[in-house]
Amino acid sequence: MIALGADHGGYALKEAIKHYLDAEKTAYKDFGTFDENSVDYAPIAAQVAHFVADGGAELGILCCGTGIGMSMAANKVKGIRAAVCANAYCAEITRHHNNANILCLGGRVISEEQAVEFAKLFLNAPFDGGRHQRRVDEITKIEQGEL
Ligand SMILES: O=C(CO)[C@H](O)[C@H](O)[C@H](O)COP(=O)(O)O
Repeated sequence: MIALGADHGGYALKEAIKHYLDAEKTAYKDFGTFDENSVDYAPIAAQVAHFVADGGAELGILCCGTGIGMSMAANKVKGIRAAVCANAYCAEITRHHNNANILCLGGRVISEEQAVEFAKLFLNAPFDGGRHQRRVDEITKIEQGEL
């Protein structure tokens, strides 16, 4: 299960990614928004982030104008490692190295084609573990007030 969310700035990217997931027969839950009318990103980021953190979805994708607001909001939820990616390398490596569980994309930064490409890379890349597990554990320690 993949959790999806967008504000008006990311709506078109979310719809493009949905078409890709439909073609792949990959299950997703769409937390909106459902049109291009202006809407605030933080409440949508919160819904997707809590759903992922609670185990409702393995991974999430959030889209806004830049991806930045969505990532800031999602990263406030414990257990979330949301990564803003504007190129293919980052979209893939953030799974391998950071075990990112939410990909954030910007509809005013990348094209719909790039969004699908980055989503595909993100959703199919595994976490490498090893030295990267230690570093992710250190991020978790910050979250828990231990670092
Ligand atoms: O949070 C953002 C910027 O980091 C998002 O890109 C929003 O989509 C953007 O701020 C929305 O801007 P608008 O002028 O209200 O369309």
